[in-house]
Amino acid sequence: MSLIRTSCLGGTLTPFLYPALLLESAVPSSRRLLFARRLRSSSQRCTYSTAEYASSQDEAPTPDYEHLNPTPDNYSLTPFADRCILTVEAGSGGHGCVSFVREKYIEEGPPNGGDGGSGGNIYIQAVRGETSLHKLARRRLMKAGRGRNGQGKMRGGERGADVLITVPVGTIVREIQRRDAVEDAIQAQEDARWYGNKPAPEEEEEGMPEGEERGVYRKDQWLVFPGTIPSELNRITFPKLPPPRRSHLASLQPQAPMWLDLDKHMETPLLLAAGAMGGLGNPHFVTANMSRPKMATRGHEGMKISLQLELKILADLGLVGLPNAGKSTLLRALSNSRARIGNWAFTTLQPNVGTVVLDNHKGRPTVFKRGRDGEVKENFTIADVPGLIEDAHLDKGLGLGFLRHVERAAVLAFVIDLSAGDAVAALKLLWREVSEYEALREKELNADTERRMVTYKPASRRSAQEQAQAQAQAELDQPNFDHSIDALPLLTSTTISSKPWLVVATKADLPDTQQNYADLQRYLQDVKMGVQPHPSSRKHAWKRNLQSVPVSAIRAEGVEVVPQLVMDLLEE
Ligand SMILES: Nc1nc2c(ncn2[C@@H]2O[C@H](COP(=O)(O)OP(=O)(O)OP(=O)(O)O)[C@@H](O)[C@H]2O)c(=O)[nH]1
Ligand SMILES: [Mg+2]
Repeated sequence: MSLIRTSCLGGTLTPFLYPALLLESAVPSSRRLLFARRLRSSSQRCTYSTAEYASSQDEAPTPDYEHLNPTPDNYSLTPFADRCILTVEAGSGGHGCVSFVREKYIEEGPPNGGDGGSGGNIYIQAVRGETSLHKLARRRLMKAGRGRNGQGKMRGGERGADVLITVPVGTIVREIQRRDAVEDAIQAQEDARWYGNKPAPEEEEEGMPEGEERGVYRKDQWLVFPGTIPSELNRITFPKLPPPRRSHLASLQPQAPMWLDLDKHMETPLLLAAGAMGGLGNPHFVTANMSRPKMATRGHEGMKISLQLELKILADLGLVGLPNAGKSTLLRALSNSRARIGNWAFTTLQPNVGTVVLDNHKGRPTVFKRGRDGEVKENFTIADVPGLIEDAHLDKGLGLGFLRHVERAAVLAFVIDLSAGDAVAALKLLWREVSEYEALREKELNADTERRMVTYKPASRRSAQEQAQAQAQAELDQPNFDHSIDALPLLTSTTISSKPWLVVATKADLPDTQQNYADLQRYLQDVKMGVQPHPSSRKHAWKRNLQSVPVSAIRAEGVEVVPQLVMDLLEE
């Protein structure tokens, strides 16, 4: 058995591409060999038997890398969305019950209607392993269960079912608008305190019908005994409505308007909206004058909140490269992704996020690093995004949409095709587009901040016409329910040029690429030492620990060092 293992390792210890060049790179060689051994041994299975071993002793087994050079139709498309608008609706409360004790020899029993159950709550939880918001984008509305109605014999209604929304770590949740029936009811009762049973001035303007009951006198909030005949109905005098009630859980809700930055894995869910309380059964309305009340209240309506969800961090590593550079092949070589590969530009049209598992399931991770939360990192994610072309910052090709994804990776890997001409020129072109986009974003952010700044003007100095205009504008700005997200300020993130980056030079297996790589390495060394300006020409651009690796993704050679490099940069 040990013989077989030795032979397998013999196969895995194929020297790296351009070994002489790589020796200069900053990864210590002892470490490099260690990753090579661990990664290869986990991905490459030694499936042949002892008998086969004898025959294959001279000839090392050729590993099966068919999945790295698949036919164009051999792929699986993973749906992806990095932002969405979602409306969440907490459960409404069940209605109270009107019922009376019915027993032998008790002709007119006392009331025994139960209270309605409270509605289900809405929770949110950021969890590791999720990479996209597409499931929520498709749902659009998440509704918790309604509480069941109360029943006779003092039986309370059952609570509504809760809803848990799971989102990827790095999601920002922002409130667009909310409708809270309890808040409205409190307001209406407040109005009724001031205006009695008469309509409030705004209601009068809205043209509410004369004689309609309001506030504590609203009749539509009551339920009456089913056996009540219509003539009796008119004679019933309803007591004042009890004050609107909120669930005690409501105090745990984040303050409105909500702005949550879920940038850590959450062990327990967070309450977004508590379910509404159920109505009260008829025993609550017993008074000295009315021993058998024939009414109960309806449950409150659940709170409805329209939210915008956006991924602030798309992945730990973002692959930036020209079309056809080999980004998807690199992703396949590093992870279990089945991204589409084709020998033409724009094979990838939307980001593919793959996960690189660092644990080889033998009790020892291939790369040992602790995350910000102090836990050993078991994996990291890579986003393979569509190719970038010249003038992408002017929205050419898949332009701005693509650059938005680049902004959301913690570390960037510039994927350069060594067989496609001058690698340094390709790197400079990519950086030019990225830094143009950065400048564009800065301008956009400044404009947004300016738009939100309000100039103070004392109210008395404003003319009536100005006031009317301001009010009309405010009405226009007020977004309709679950429609506009213009009211939200733009999200900010770390500028692209200050993110740590590395260069992955691919297709190093092709002939005549060695010189190209040597030139690229020299250029990067110059940038690092400050001899050459940073390719982004930005002042505080990151260049502290600049590195490059030559790889042949199609043969999975040289890619072993990438996880360690990325993990080191993630710590920066
Ligand atoms: N010889 C060689 N060919 C490679 C290597 N990596 C990728 N290729 C080939 O290059 C072509 C493009 O690869 P992709 O991975 O689809 O490139 P991409 O950068 O994802 O392309 P877009 O999605 O269009 O931006 C395919 O035919 C791959 O087989 C490599 O390391 N060596
Ligand atoms: Mg691709």
